[in-house]
Amino acid sequence: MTTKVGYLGPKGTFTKIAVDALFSGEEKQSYMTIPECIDAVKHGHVTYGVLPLENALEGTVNVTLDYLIQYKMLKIVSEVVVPIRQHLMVHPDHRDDWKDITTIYSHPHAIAQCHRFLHNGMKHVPTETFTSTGAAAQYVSEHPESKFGAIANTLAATEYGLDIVKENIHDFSNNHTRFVVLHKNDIQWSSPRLESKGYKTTLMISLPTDHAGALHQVLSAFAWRKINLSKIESRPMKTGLGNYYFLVDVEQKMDDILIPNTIAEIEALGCSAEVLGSYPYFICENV
Ligand SMILES: O=C(O)C(=O)Cc1ccccc1
Repeated sequence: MTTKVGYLGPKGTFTKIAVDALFSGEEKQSYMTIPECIDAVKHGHVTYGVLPLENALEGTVNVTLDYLIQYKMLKIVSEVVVPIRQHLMVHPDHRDDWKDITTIYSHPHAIAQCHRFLHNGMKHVPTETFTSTGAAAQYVSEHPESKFGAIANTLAATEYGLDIVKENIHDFSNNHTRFVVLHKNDIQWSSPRLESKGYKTTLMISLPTDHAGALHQVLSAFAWRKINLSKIESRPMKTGLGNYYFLVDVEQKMDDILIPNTIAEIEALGCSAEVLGSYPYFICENV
């Protein structure tokens, strides 16, 4: 099978920017939703799946994380952080009367990232969500008769022939999104285009409900080994109120001693720990 890379599409999404930053010659396949892309990796229709996992302003992309947890057979094999710049764009026919737009379309995270701009500058204009910023831009391009606007990136403006009428409308300049590359197996992957900035290992940990201080003990298993954590987050197990997983990002590569011993200590406490991936991470500076 030729190597195919699946991603949250259509063309012109931030996810496509992440794909272009990491991969080179492989065939690309866009999917309209995150679950569709994850299914495609699971069923072997594509070799890799690239999806947004965490945004600096909005936090975790829950759909990606929840599917990753459910389909534990998929591994994170890489991560790339991409700067996110949001722009307001319209069909060229509405370039001069863009202030009269009646609806603004985008991905929910993009709308949230531009909250102040929308609240202050476009107070009475309703927003509607799409599965991606690219899909919103495509929709606006297909409806020249309507005064619609999309919040999306410059790639989307080019791909769909839209005019950017207000640049950089995101509320905070430090707007980055972390994208992960998923694969069926725990392979060693490195980008032909970017140099890795280091390694991470992501663990999924569950605690018994009746064990007071379990989280404290789990964290101390990392602490006394001087293992640095870059993220800890809880997500519902979906088995009942109050049952949570903890997702922990460790700032180092899976090794033969430190991390396996930490896992053994966590298991000895009556908790469980699974490795969701041990992978290089990349930073995309220019988009
Ligand atoms: O909608 C997109 O373009 C995506 O790739 C998801 C997303 C949305 C908003 C910020 C970063 C990623």
